[in-house]
Amino acid sequence: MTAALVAEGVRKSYGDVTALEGVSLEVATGEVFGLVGPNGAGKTTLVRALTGTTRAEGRVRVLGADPTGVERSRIGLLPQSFSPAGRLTPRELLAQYAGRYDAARDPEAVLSDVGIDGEPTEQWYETLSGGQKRRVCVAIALVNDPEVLFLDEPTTGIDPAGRRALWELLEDLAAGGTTVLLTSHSMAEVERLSDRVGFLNRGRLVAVGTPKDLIAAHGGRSRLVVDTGGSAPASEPEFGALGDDFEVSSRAGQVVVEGVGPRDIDGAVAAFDADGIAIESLTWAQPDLGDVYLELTGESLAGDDVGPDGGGGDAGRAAR
Ligand SMILES: Nc1ncnc2c1ncn2[C@@H]1O[C@H](COP(=O)(O)OP(=O)(O)OP(=O)(O)O)[C@@H](O)[C@H]1O
Repeated sequence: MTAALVAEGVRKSYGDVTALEGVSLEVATGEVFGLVGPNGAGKTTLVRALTGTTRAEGRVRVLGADPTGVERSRIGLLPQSFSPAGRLTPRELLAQYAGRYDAARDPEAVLSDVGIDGEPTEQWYETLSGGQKRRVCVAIALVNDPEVLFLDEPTTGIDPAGRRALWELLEDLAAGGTTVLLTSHSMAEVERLSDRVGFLNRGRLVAVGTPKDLIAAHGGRSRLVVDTGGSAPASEPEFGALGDDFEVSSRAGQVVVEGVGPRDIDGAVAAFDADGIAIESLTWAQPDLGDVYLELTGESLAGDDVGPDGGGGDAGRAAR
């Protein structure tokens, strides 16, 4: 399939700061590509290079052309910081942006798609809540029914229900063939939505793959995290009976046994009993994209930034 987006050796410096150190990637038509990485990794700069909103060295192609030469109506962009006119209502804003295109979607329908209807459609933008504002911004990026959609942290500030509603909307768009480049700090979001994920770190693309392949390559093994209520031994328990396939570590009132599959849980619990270690609570977690993030960037995540299960892996990470 033709690539909708191509970056070849893209470099960008701001004075002494190198934001991108030669990034190459291709996003296929109809693909949802998630771009992740720590603050300052270069995600926004790459989005800006791909949309032609900043000049960068290297080669960039959007729908087969230089981004500055692509018809505007074919591209949707939600920048990370975007503030439309504060004293217009969502309805007026959407009408205003729709008017910039020869053909645009019905503003009312787009607002409804992002969950803005009723009273908020008639309020000044500046009086909306942070999450409502962000939804309106997503609607503005969608009003021209773009073939390629760039979303720079689209769900920041949106509550969990709104976030899920937007995920469903993006899934519908993807099913309809829209190409999406998404940046996010939420691994749950990226793992759920993306066909492939690219990890940027210090201006370099350090890994690209499907969530499944990345987790298999960098996520580590499934693990049992046992809260011992402070009764964990100073030295790591051996659990000889468990066999050599398991890796045990203990820290801060937790013992983590890596390599525990669902069928090993009973044996592991018995090994704790045999060693006289009290179990206050236990969590079994499969590796997720949050573990990949930690492995590739060296930085841990918190709260809703972890994988789709909401963070069993986070406990595991804390104990590593
Ligand atoms: N306009 C600018 N002027 C100077 N430096 C900039 C500018 N824009 C970005 N940078 C620097 O380039 C680097 C990459 O920034 P960028 O915004 O692309 O990172 P990011 O991965 O999007 O970060 P975040 O997750 O915080 O949004 C950072 O060191 C940043 O300080």
